[in-house]
Amino acid sequence: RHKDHHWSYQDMPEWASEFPHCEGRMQSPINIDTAAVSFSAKLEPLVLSGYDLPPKETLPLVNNGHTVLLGLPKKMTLSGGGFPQPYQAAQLHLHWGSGHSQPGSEHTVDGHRYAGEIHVVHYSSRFESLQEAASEPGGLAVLAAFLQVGMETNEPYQHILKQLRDIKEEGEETAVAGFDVAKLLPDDLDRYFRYNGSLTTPPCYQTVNWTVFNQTVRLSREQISVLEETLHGDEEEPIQSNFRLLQNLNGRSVLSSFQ
Ligand SMILES: NS(=O)(=O)c1c(F)c(F)c(SCCc2ccc(C(=O)O)cc2)c(F)c1NC1CCCCCCC1
Ligand SMILES: [Zn+2]
Repeated sequence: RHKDHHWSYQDMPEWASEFPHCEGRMQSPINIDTAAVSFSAKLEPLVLSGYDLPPKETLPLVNNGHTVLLGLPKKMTLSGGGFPQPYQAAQLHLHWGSGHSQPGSEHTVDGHRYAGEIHVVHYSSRFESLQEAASEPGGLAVLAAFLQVGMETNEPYQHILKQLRDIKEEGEETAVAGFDVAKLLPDDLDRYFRYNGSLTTPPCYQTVNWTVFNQTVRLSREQISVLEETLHGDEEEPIQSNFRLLQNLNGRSVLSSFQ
């Protein structure tokens, strides 16, 4: 895998010196102040198609030093949701905290940070590739759901979590048999927040149509701990608290599909 720039979550203030978009005015993540969101009837239910992948189809699972990335086939498409055109899946990855007291979601809701967050990254069908779409306005649509600690093991997440020990080191890769990727998201896809923002990592392109689900996903405490304690990035450092600091709204409005 190409060596991405030397940036880390420890040198966030320096990101803008190498990646100028990171000091733009439409950055992510943000705090969602539920008292200030506006309902929009245009925000129809999301439609996921092709997410139920047959087991014979294998997906690459990569430790890229910043998160765990699951590569997704572009036949998985996202439509509805008030999107101007359909989007095609590219990858999903996770953000998490460090140990029992430090949660690691990227977005917060009314100042509350959740244990973790899943991002399913899609690119607009107007473009040939993720790389081309990533720098174009409206090029990306990311579905975000919060991970919370619950009482039960979340079996769909085991497809990813049980393989983390095989990719402990940066650059390591393994294969995951196809499964229904929609099961990694909440059951209720109709209630979500929507705003325009950016990638939460360099190059911070301001090209992301964000959808943040209202309903959370529950994983067991052990599953969250596996996520927090297994992967290592640069110099054997554990990958922990891989979330960006909250960014200003700068006058942007956050919409909701529900009242
Ligand atoms: N929350 S997010 O969507 O902004 C995001 C992060 F916060 C991320 F932290 C990441 S991982 C860090 C960026 C990266 C590094 C290496 C490689 C590789 O070796 O292929 C790929 C990406 C990460 F991959 C993503 N998503 C990527 C952003 C970088 C590439 C542009 C388009 C895909 C979305
Ligand atoms: Zn992300």
